[in-house]
Amino acid sequence: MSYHIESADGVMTFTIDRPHIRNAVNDEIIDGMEELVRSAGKSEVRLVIVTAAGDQAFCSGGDLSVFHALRTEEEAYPMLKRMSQALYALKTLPIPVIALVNGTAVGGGCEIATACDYRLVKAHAKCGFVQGNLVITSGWGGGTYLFEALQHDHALQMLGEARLYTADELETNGWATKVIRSPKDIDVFLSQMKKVRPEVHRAYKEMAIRKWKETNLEGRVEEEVRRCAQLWAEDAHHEAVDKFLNKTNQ
Ligand SMILES: CC[C@@H](C(=O)O)C(=O)SCCNC(=O)CCNC(=O)[C@H](O)C(C)(C)COP(=O)(O)OP(=O)(O)OC[C@H]1O[C@@H](n2cnc3c(N)ncnc32)[C@H](O)[C@@H]1OP(=O)(O)O
Repeated sequence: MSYHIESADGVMTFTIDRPHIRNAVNDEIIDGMEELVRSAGKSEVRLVIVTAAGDQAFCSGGDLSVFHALRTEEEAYPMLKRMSQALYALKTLPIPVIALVNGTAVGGGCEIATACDYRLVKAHAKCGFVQGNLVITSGWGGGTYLFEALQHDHALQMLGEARLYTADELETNGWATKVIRSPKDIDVFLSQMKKVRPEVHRAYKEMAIRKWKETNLEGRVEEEVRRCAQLWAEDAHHEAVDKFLNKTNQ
C-alpha cells in the first residue's frame, strides 16, 4: 500500500509510504487523499496531519515514471484536476490540517504541504516549487494556495526561482510555520493546539473558508490546472522529464 491512514485521540494521520521513490504521488496516493478527505469529515476528528515515511523525503511530487505517459493536454488534465480536487477538499476541511514535512518536498510535494494550514518543517528538509525546471507550472492548486499563504513577492519568487530552499529560508519567507529541530517541538505545537476546544478551531477555520469561497479560490485553482495542462503538452516539458528519468540533466 502506498499510504496509510491512522486515527488516535481525534488526530487523523495520512502517511505517504513510497520512500524508495522519495514518496512520489501515484494514482493510489490520489485515491488515498480522496479517502482521507472523506474520513476526516467525521465529527470525532479534530485535526489532520499529512506526512510521509522515512526522513529523506516528504514528497517529490507526481511520479514522473508514471505520469510521463500522459502526453497531451487532454491526457494530463484529468490527473491534474483529480489531485487538485482532492487538495481543495483537504484545504477546505473544517478542521486544522498540518503538514509534517519530514524531509525534502518538491513540485507537487510542496503543493500538498501548501494546501495545509500549517507546515512543520524538519530542520534538514529542503523544499521547492521546482516545476519550472520541467517547463510547467504547479498544477494541483499549490501555486494558487502559495499566493494565499505568502506575501506576494515571496510567493512569486519561490515559484519563479524553481530551486530548493533550506528550512531556515522557508521560515524567513513565511512558508514554514515552524522549523522542527527535535521531536519535542512537534509535541509542543500539538499540545498547544489541543488546549483550545475543537469547536473554536472549527469556527476559525470557517472564517478562512468563507474568505476562500468569496474570492473564488476553487475557480482560480481550475485556471492553474488548465494552464499547467497546456504547458504539459509542450515538447520542452517532455524533454525535461526525459532528462530527469534518464539521469542526464546534470
Ligand atoms: C505531476 C504534478 C506536478 C505538479 O503539479 O507539481 C509535479 O509534481 S511535477 C514533479 C516535480 N518533481 C520533480 O521534479 C522531482 C524530481 N526529483 C528530485 O529532484 C529528486 O529526486 C529529489 C526529490 C530532490 C530527491 O533527491 P535524492 O534524495 O538525491 O534522490 P534521487 O534523485 O536519487 O531519487 C531516488 C529515486 O527516486 C526517483 N524519483 C525521485 N523523484 C521522483 C519523481 N517525482 N518521479 C519519479 N521518480 C522519482 C529517482 O529517479 C530515483 O530513482 P532511482 O535512480 O531509480 O533509484
